[in-house]
Amino acid sequence: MTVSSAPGKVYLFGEHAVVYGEPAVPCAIERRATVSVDRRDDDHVRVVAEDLSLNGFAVEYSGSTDEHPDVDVPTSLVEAAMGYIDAAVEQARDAADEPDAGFDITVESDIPLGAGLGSSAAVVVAGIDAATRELGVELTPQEIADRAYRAEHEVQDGQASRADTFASALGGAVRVEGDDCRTIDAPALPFVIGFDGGSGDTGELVAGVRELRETYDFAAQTVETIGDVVREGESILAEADPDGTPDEELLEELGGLMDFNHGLLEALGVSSRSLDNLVWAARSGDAYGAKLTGAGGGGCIVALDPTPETETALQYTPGCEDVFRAELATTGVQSEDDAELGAEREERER
Ligand SMILES: Nc1ncnc2c1ncn2[C@@H]1O[C@H](COP(=O)(O)OP(=O)(O)OP(=O)(O)O)[C@@H](O)[C@H]1O
Ligand SMILES: C[C@@](O)(CCO)CC(=O)[O-]
Ligand SMILES: [Mg+2]
Repeated sequence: MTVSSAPGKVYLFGEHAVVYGEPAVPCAIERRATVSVDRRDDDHVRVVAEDLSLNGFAVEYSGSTDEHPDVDVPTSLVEAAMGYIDAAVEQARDAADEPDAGFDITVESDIPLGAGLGSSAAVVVAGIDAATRELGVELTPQEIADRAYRAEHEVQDGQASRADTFASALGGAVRVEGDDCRTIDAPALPFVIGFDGGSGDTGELVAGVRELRETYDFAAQTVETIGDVVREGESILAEADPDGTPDEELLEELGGLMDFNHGLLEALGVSSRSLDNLVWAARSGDAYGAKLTGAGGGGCIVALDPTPETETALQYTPGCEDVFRAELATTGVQSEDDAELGAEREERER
């Protein structure tokens, strides 16, 4: 068995605008998806997504990728759930030049689904790494990022940037502008995440922004303005000491830009009443700044606050389902084979 994990992410700045070539700065966070892969003798793919619940369904499905899986839930739900795994399997088969390889796959994840923390990218990145290694092929994190991007691009109907998948594969803070992806130095920022328990459909939200942008010049300009906010944020980060604790001035500057970024996303129609509520709760809890993260529509906000005040404010906000601090994940995709061996050994010894 081959096991890999990959982190989710928050956007410090730039989601949505990054789809149209503006720069963005996502940061990988210590919430991971873990994918275990066993090669099969036939060409079937069986997927167990243990903690996948969509609208209250726990889904376990099996079948070859081109047949309908045999489960007692609406096909559309299963197809939505299968899409990213299928795409990862196809990328692994292609990378190993083994078009008929079959797998048993288990997905476990502590990243809430569709909530702006990049669960899809983490599953695809970890899935491609585990499945290719199971077929005896070692890809570099950059190659995995590239294949994971192609997988997300396909599932999201051609509407995806390289940001989520690159951050998940490489880890740390990254900067993405079109095809130009690089890791950047950043201090350990005090991220606080608030989760409203909801989710948004990335494909639909991206399509909504695309339509606004094509209809109104001012919407196109709003997208460009997000790019300006990101460029300003980057220049501030570039001057910060990556090894030091972020000082008040830095947090104030970055927080102010996060607030501005959230306002522009709101204007583009991708926030929601509950996300706005959490953003305002964080700000009144003394956060330096707060914004939605990821595609929006529902899900998570990210705030900057080294003190416990924002966490407390969010905890007492109606509609806030979960609050947690998120450390920057300095490691991107990684092998968990040793952890798996350790668990098997423990099991045998019991
Ligand atoms: N644990 C999991 N098991 C199986 N599939 C998962 C799992 N986590 C995520 N996925 C897949 O990813 C989809 C959610 O991806 P989507 O892009 O909509 O949201 P996200 O990546 O969490 O948020 P964002 O893209 O805004 O950061 C799920 O519908 C499912 O197909
Ligand atoms: C909304 C978006 O910018 C981020 C989703 O996490 C889409 C993408 O970059 O593919
Ligand atoms: Mg996603």
